[in-house]
Amino acid sequence: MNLETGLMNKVVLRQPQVADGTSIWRLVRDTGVLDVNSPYSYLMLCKFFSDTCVVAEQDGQIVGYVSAFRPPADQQTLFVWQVAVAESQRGNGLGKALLKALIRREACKNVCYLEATVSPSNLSSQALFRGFARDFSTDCEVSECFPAHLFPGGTHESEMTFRIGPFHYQT
Ligand SMILES: CC(=O)NCC[C@H](N)C(=O)O
Repeated sequence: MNLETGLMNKVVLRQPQVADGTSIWRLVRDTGVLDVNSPYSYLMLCKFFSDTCVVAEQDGQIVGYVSAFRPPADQQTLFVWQVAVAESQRGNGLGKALLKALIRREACKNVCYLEATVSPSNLSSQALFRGFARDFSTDCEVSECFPAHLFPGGTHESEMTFRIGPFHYQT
């Protein structure tokens, strides 16, 4: 899928490959707000979870990334782990485009809910998910998922679950 951006440089949305692992790790690190997981974890996601992950590529650079999976105990839900958008792409709808590309995948067929956790200070991510729910004319319920005290060192905010759905499929 090609997306025209304000700069008219095509942004291509595609499944990640293991060769994208380090670029994704750098993109997540450079956001300055996401938890930077091990480089290994991004290689693992690209290898085993590529059906429910998506990257945005522009001029050979990874400028956007969403990792997700369908929890084994709740296959009707797509759990979105991380959404990362490069500084250069902020404000042009790339995050929402990545989510919409993902939810349209065959691997997400019959998904009824999308869930993600967002920290209280991450207002842009909160706006992204609330806007996504609005675009699908469905609900967005917020509840506590991981209280701050569950994280070591006392430096991590709580994580709130944004549960979007149900998605109304055309029968
Ligand atoms: C949707 C999203 O990016 N959530 C982030 C969860 C967590 N703080 C992380 O960075 O993995």
